[in-house]
Amino acid sequence: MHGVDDAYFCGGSFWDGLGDRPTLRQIAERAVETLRGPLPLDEADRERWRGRGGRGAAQASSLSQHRGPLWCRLAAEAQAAGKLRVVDEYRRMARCPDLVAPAPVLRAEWLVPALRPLVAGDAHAPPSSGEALLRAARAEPLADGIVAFDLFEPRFCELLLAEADADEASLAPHDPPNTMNRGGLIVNEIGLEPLMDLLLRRLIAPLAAHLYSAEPFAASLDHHHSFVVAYRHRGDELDMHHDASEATLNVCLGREGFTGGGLRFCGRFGGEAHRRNVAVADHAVGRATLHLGRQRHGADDLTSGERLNLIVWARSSAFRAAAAYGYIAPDGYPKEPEQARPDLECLSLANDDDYHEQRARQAPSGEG
Ligand SMILES: O=C(O)CCC(=O)C(=O)O
Ligand SMILES: [Fe+2]
Repeated sequence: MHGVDDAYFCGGSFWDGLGDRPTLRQIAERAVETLRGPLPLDEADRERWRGRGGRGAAQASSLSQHRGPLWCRLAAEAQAAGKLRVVDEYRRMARCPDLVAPAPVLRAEWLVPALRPLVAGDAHAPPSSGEALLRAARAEPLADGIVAFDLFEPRFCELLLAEADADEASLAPHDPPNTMNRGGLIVNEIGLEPLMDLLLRRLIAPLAAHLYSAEPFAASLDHHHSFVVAYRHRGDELDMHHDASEATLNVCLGREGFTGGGLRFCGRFGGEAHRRNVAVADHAVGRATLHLGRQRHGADDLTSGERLNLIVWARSSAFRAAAAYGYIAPDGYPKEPEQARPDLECLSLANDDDYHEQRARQAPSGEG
């Protein structure tokens, strides 16, 4: 269940049998069943939580001592309190307190000169229009709805990497950034959520309102899951997928000198050309790419060095609630039948049931 439970609050068996896209009603019914019954974490779940060594692991093991209908509420409270404590501790030891301030300012010197007048500021400064932002940034259109532009100065990328490195070097347990990437960290957990809120409000939301004006969520992006992904070994790559977001901002932080690891785009989830090649964005330090969450993408092999990117999965509560209650179709539905043979680069081992069949069909010795 990619994206529904980013905090890994529920054990894996909570989602068993609920399928790919459970409705809110199904989730609520499962929650009621769970609350009525014994503690739903089975031994396998507990192992999963412990093995991941994440920030939720302590709650999971203490939970395993209790049974009864209140466990869910207590666990939620324990988890929220635990997270606040971590953020609080992190704020005290941050290398750059400005990055993790509760009421931060997007400082002009962190941004490329062209965007400073439009993006720098605090939460009270009125956001600029998406059109003005695109023009000022001289955004490069890579394909329909996919743009790339220089955003951060190298100094800002270094500051952010220094926080990520310090967190990694600390003894604090880490949750992986999402269900696909193991390397990296959730920046909201180390005090960066207010700064990411600002980035959402002053940059991502106005750009999305302009670029995706026909989408039902265009004007209502209001929260995010933000993380750093790290690719460290030659051959590290990321399988083709679409994000648990309405729109995604992906910014390369470094480290200067890596090669490979391009961001490859295919069609949109639910569309007839979903698995057709569309574009490749080459990552460069400080450069951002903005795309729809349902735009299929993946990362090519890293050929040398180390690559870390900041990813902001921007979401709309209004859109998600309307889709969950059945007032509008969830993103990418209804699915259109695929018209053309998929491109090999756009196949996903994890997400495509016909992955092996397609590869065999398109192998050089096959009928092609
Ligand atoms: O590695 C990248 O640039 C892409 C990462 C990504 O798509 C994701 O984490 O959702
Ligand atoms: Fe992604």
